[in-house]
Amino acid sequence: MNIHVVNHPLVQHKLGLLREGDISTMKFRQLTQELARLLAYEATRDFELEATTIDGWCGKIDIQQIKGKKVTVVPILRAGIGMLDGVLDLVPSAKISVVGLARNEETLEPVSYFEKFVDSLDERIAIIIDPMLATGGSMVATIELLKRKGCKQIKAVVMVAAPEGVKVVNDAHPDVQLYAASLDSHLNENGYIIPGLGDAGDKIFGTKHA
Ligand SMILES: O=P(O)(O)OC[C@H]1O[C@H](OP(=O)(O)OP(=O)(O)O)[C@H](O)[C@@H]1O
Ligand SMILES: O=c1cc[nH]c(=O)[nH]1
Ligand SMILES: [Mg+2]
Repeated sequence: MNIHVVNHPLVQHKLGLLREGDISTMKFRQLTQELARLLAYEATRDFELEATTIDGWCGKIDIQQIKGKKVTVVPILRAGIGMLDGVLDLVPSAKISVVGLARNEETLEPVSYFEKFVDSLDERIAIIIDPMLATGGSMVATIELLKRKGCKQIKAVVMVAAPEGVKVVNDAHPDVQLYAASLDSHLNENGYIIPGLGDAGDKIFGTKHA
C-alpha cells in the first residue's frame, strides 16, 4: 500500500487525543490544526531546494530556498477547512483551491456542489487536505478535477485513512503521494472508518449529533 504514515511521537499522541469519544468541538478543531501542521511538514519534506546568494549582515552569503514551484492547497469541503490554517502556517504563500463534496449517506458516492481553482495549476504542486479517506471516492473525484485542470504533481494529506480507500486511490492514481497519521483497520457497513474519528466534518463544525 503506497501511503506514508507519519509515526512521529507528537503526531501519534495528538491522534490518540483526537479519538476520544466525547471530545469537544474546540479540542477536536485545535488538535486537527496541530496535526495538519505536523503532517504538512512531512508532506513538504521532498520539496526541491536551490542555492542563491543574498546580502547578509556580513556581506554576500549563500542560502537555500524552495525551488520555483508554486503551491495550491486544496481543502475538500467541509472537513478539509479544519486543516487549512495548520497547513498555511507552514506554506503561508500558498494559493487555495476549494472543492465541495458531500458523501451521499446511502450510496457513499461523493456529490459535487462547489469548485473554485486558482490559475496555473499546471505549474503548481497541489496539496489536497481532508481529515478522512474512507472509500476514497471524494479523494479520487478531487484528484480527477485537478488533473483535468492540468495539475501534474499532487499530494494528499489526511489524518486517518482506511485501507479500502487507499487501495482505490493507489489503483486509480499511483502517482499521487498519500500522507496520513494513521492507516486504520477497515470501513464499517456505513462506510465509516474503524476505529476512525467518527464524522470529522460534524466534529469540526459543531454539527455533531448525539
Ligand atoms: O472517502 P470517502 O468515502 O469519499 O469519504 C470521505 C469524505 O467524507 C467526509 O466528508 P463528508 O462527505 O462527510 O462531508 P463534510 O466534510 O461536509 O462533513 C470526509 O471529510 C471526506 O471528504
Ligand atoms: O469515518 C468517516 C468516513 C467518512 N467521513 C467521516 O467524517 N468519517
Ligand atoms: Mg467531504
